[in-house]
Order: sequence, then C-alpha cells, then structure tokens
Amino acid sequence: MNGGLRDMGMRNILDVRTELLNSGLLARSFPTEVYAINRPLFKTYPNITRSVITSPRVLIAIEETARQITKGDMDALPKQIALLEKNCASTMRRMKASVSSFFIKVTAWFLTKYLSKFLHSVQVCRGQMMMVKEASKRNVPMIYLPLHRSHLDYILVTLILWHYDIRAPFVAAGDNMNIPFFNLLMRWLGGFFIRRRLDSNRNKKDMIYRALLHEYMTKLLSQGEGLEFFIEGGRTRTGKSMIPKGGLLSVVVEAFNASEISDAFIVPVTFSYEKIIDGNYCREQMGLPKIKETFMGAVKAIFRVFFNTYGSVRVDFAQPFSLKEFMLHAKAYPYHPITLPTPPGRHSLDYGASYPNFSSTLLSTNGEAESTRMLVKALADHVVYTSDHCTAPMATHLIAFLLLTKYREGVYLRELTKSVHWIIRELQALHADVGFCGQSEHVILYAQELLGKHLISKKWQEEDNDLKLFPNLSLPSVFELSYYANAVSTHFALESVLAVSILINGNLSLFHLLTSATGVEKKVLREKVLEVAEEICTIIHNEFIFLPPCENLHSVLAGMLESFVSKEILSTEESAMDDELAFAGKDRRWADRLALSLDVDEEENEGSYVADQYYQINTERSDIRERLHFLVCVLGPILEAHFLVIKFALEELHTELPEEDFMKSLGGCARGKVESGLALFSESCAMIGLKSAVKSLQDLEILYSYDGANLRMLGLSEQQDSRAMLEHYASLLETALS
Ligand SMILES: CCCCCCCCCCCCCCCC(=O)SCCNC(=O)CCNC(=O)[C@H](O)C(C)(C)COP(=O)(O)OP(=O)(O)OC[C@H]1O[C@@H](n2cnc3c(N)ncnc32)[C@H](O)[C@@H]1OP(=O)(O)O
Repeated sequence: MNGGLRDMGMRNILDVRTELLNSGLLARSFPTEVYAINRPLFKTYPNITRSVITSPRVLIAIEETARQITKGDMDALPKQIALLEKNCASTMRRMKASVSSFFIKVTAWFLTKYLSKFLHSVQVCRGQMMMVKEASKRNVPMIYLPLHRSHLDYILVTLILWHYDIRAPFVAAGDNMNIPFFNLLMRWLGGFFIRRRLDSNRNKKDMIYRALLHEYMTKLLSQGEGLEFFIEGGRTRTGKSMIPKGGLLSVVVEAFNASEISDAFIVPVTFSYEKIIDGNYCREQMGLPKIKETFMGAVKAIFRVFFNTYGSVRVDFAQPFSLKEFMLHAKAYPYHPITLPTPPGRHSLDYGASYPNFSSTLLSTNGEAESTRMLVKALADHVVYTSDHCTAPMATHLIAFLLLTKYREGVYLRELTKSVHWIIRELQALHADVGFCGQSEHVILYAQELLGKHLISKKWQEEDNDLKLFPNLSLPSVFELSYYANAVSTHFALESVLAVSILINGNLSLFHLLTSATGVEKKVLREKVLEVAEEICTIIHNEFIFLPPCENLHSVLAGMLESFVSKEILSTEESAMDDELAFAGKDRRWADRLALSLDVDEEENEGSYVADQYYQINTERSDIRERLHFLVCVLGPILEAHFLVIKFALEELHTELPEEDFMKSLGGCARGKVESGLALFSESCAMIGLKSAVKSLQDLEILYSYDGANLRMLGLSEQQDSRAMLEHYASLLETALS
C-alpha cells in the first residue's frame, strides 16, 4: 500500500475523543454520544421491490419457466404464471433489505461504545479513508469487496464508513444467516439475503431467482446505491484467501456493460485480526461437518465474544479504482489465468462454450459471454490479489509464521526477536506493512499470551538463561496456528515456488538443506527451473492468486530468479557447452532482460531459442541453505497435502468412487500419516487443504466428478494420460519433500 498514505497515520475508530479535541464539557463527559449525534443521517434508502418484480427481465423469466413447466399446455399457462408471480413476490420479501439510517446510527453508536469490551482497537489508515471518501463523492456506486475473515467484517465496514460519513452499502448475506430476529436487524443495517447456490437443483438453472437477484442488484446500482459482498463466498477456514466467485461481480460488470451505470468504484477491503473471533475451524479441518447457524448459536457466540479479549483489528481499504478504467485495460490485455476452474458437475471442455449471463433470460453470444467471463475473473482475481498484498500481518501472524516455517522444534526468545526484525525487513522489501509496533520482545510475549499456551507454550531454560517458545504441532491445534501463519505465507508464495523448483532441479530435498554436506556441486538450468516453477503454480493454483491478472507468470518468475542471483542464493554459471552457445546464452539473457524491461510477452519469443543458462545453488553457505529451507517450508504443508492426494488417487481411484467416501478415507489416511509421524508437516492433513487439492486435479481434468443418482462420483479422467500426469506430479513433489 502507498507509503505516503500510511504516513498520514492510523486512527483507532473506537476512540472518538481524538476527533473531539477542543470540545466542551458535554463532549468530554459523553464523547461517544456527542460524536454520534454530530454524524449526519443518510438520506432515505429506496424501496425497489415493486419495480424489481414487475421488470421485463423477471417477467420474461416467469413466462419462460411457466412454459417449461406446462410443456405447451396453453390453458394451464396463465394459472402457472400467476402462481410463479406469487412465489416471486415472496422470494423478494425474503431477499430484500429495509435499511434504516436511524438504526444504523444507533447501532454505530452502540458498537463504538462497546466493541472496546473485547477489542483493544480497530485501526484504520487515515489516508486510505480520505481516498474512499473522495471516491464516494463522485456520484457513482461504491462496490466494497472485502476478504472474509470473521462475522465482524461486515459490521466493521459499515461502522468505519459511518465514522467517515460515508453512506452505508447494501450487503449481500448468505441465506444461512437468515436467522430469526438477527435477520431483521441485518435488513435494517443493509443486509439482503441471497442463496449460497443460485440453483437449488444443480442440473437446472433457476431462471426466476437469477432474474430477481440480478434485477435487485442492478436497480440498486442504477439508483447510485453502494454494494458490499464477500467475493470469496464465505469465511476462509485456512487464513489464506480463497479463489473468488464471479456471480455477484458479474452483475456489476453487466450493469456497466448494459449502461445501467456509467461507472463504479471498486474498493478491495481486508482485515487483520490479532485473534480469531469466530472459533478456530479445527472441527472442519478434522473432517467434521460445519455447525449450522442458529438463533441460540448466535446468542451464545455473542456472549462468548463479549467475555473474552481479541486484541486489535486492522482494516485496510485499498485504493478505489474505476470499473470503467479496469474494463478498458482488461479488454486491451486479455487475461490468461493459470488454469480455469471447472464448475462442479460440468466437464470443463464445454465450460467456455455455454456460459450465459447471470440471469440467462438475456443471452449474449458465446464469444461475448466468454470474454465477459474472463473480464469478471480478471476483476475478481485482481481484487483478491490487491487485498492480499495490502493485508498487514499482526504480531500473532508473524510469530505463528516464524514458528511454523523456521522453528518447529522451538526457539529461544533472543533468536526469535532477531527473526522478527528480519521478517519485518523482508516484508518491507515486498512493500507490505505490519499491523503492530513496539519492542520485538514485548510483541512476541504479547502474541504468545493472546494465542494461548495451547498454541505456543513457553519454558524458562536455566542452562541458556533464556525463555524458549514451542509451537504446538499436534492435531488439531496446529491447524489454528497455521491459520495465523497463512496471513503471511501469501507474501512469500511465489518466492517459495521458485525455491521448491530450484530444489527439485538440483535434486535436493528439505533434508539436504539441514545438513552441510549436500554432496556434489549443484547446478540448475534456468529454463528448467522456470518450467517446473510454472508446473508447481499449476498444481497448486487453488491456493494463491500468485500475480495480478495483468502480469505474465513466466516473466514474473524470470525476474524473481534474477533476484535470487542478487540475493546470492544462486550464482550465474556459463553453460558448459561450446563457446558459441555460451555466447548465445549471454545474448538470450540480455534479450530476456530487455524483454522484461519492455514488458514483452515471453510467449512471443517462445520456440525461437532454447536458453542454456546454468545457475549454481550456493548450498555450501549455511545462510543460503537456511533461507531455502525457510522458503520451502512456506509451501511445504500445501505441497505435502497435494502429494498425499495425488498418491491416494493413484492408489484408490482404479474405478469411480462416491466423492464423499473418497474424501473420508483420504482424510483418515492423511491424519493417520501425521499421527504415525510419517508426515513432514502435521498441518498437511487439514481437510480443507485436501479438498482444495482434489479440486485442483479436477480443474486440471485429471480427475472428473459428476452427480450420479443421489451421489457425487469421482474418477480418474480418461481424456488424457491422467495416471502418467499424477505420477509425474508425485515424483516432482516427492523430490522436494523427501
Ligand atoms: C454500523 C453497523 C454495522 C452493521 C452492519 C451489518 C450489515 C448487515 C449485513 C449482514 C451481512 C452478512 C454477510 C455475511 C457474509 C456472507 O454471507 S458471505 C456468503 C454470501 N456471499 C457470497 O457468496 C458472495 C460471493 N458469491 C457469488 O458471487 C456466487 O457466485 C453466488 C452468487 C453466491 C452464486 O454461487 P454459485 O451458485 O455457486 O454459482 P457460481 O458458479 O458462482 O455462478 C453463478 C452464476 O454467476 C455467473 N458467473 C459466475 N462467474 C462468472 C464470471 N467469471 N463471469 C461471468 N459470470 C459469472 C454465471 O452466470 C453463473 O451461472 P452459470 O452460468 O455458471 O450457471
């Protein structure tokens, strides 16, 4: 995030006294009340229900659906239409928000006063808020797209905006949140309820529901109202961002394409919680089902929260950007994602060919639909990438990260203090901020205290006259620790990919890096390192958005490889081939650098020349081995999870299996490996990670799945040599992990 803006300082929105300086006695005695009274009331929110259900889009959807149901029986048609219209009105009642500016004001006052019962502070960057406020004055809808970490997220967004007199947006809430009493409050505060899956029946599109939701959002946008939705589609269970969904975003893009709005400001938002507020997801990571949201559950959770402390929260609003400008740019530079996800139940080969608009009543041509789909994906990926990279890790995240990547056996406080300084410098070099300040020793002990002894224990070591900290690597605590660590992993993901590729190409393993004797001098070929790195990105494409859509993976990796040379992890080595080739190698490098600086597409040059640049891995240096070890450990658990899934698929998928049974035995097998000490990283058996690895193989068309009679089936694809691919991936990963 822009350094200049950070220099404007942070503001704790729970402390309103700083905003009431030089005020009278009343303000000093009742600061929150005076502050709240001084905030303006937003103008009344529109009621658009009637215009939505009578819109042509909805009426066409009703008629089409009625025709499908009555199958040409013209006598039954009017009755069916009347019935669907009635259902439509009741769906609309369940969906719509009934926002009250006054209720927002009262709630904001209440929250400002009482959130400090369990939070030390809610930090926002003044400069960022100034930009958001400027954008909100431009008379175009604001689209807030936060990453989803906690139930507190949406409360904080509206609350912070209220503190800056910015109109509250309408917030899309999954219908699992439609719980009695709370749903009423949510509607008054801007919430509208959407289905988590648009179609209740997987094999049939619900045209009416799609049309209703589409029209509802479009009407709000065209009236200048702001929207907020969580594009990841739910809270992350791993601490890492999830691959975004494009449904709601496609409505915004389509509203722009159809000139319903002239532009919109897209505002990525991200949260850093020092301590997880909504529980630790260990249950789900152990393979147990998610607990349903209920009225009593919500009440209990609120009580639990109010009687605990959760440290501080930092909320970052990235620079708002114009949708119009993004679209212009994205059309000029088409997006080529690493791989495209396959929607469940559909084979990816026919994916591109039939991708209608959100509301399929207004179909565009296939080509148009395909390019819109890419634009929406580019926008969604751009938002998540931006948010990820402006997330400021908190002390708890950094400590958990260091313990899991560098000090799994435990570490002395003195050494950890040095490492905290080091990791902050590394993050700064990556232009990332941290969400805390203070003396490192205090910060470490504060973080340990907040996370609790069940995650990090400490013991005074008499002989070394120092405190030693130990991470709890047993199940399920390690999942919670890795949740915190993952907030930092994203920043190092691509470097880690490169380090793994270097290891694989140098035929080195993690174990080699722990010993000084790595054997013979290790050399790696530049093109091979880049090729394997790209392969790794492909295998684990569901784990990170590695780069913004406007950048090319090969070029970014090539640039990063050069930086490995400047960091002395690698030294350049001329090819052992004849002089002529070595000369050509130099030419190639020169051309590569030139291409990089001119931003020339690597693919254009492909095939014209095979580079033969060799690098030597400086494994004789202990600091370099340590650094490589650290980098590989960043992705270690993810790679191990993928390795486990690949091996398991090779062993078990001789015939199709019900997906649920496959996942159950996969989870059991992975946990068994951890419990018997056969896994390198105990967190690799987390169920969400295993599911994501299975999903990756489906996206790559190595595995297929479809809905059978009442079971979802999973099998090894026959489209390509899936077994050979799996064996190839397994051998790649095994090299690094052995
Ligand atoms: C001061 C006081 C403060 C207090 C203040 C409180 C505020 C009080 C508010 C409470 C608020 C609670 C908030 C809770 C937080 C959640 O509840 S988070 C969970 C709910 N939110 C979301 O899920 C949002 C993100 N999800 C989406 O956008 C999903 O796409 C949807 C809309 C849910 C649908 O998901 P889905 O059924 O799985 O379908 P999906 O594959 O995504 O695609 C659906 C359609 O979208 C379209 N589509 C999808 N991708 C694309 C693409 N790339 N391009 C074009 N079209 C696309 C297609 O038409 C597709 O249909 P098909 O042609 O494939 O059949």
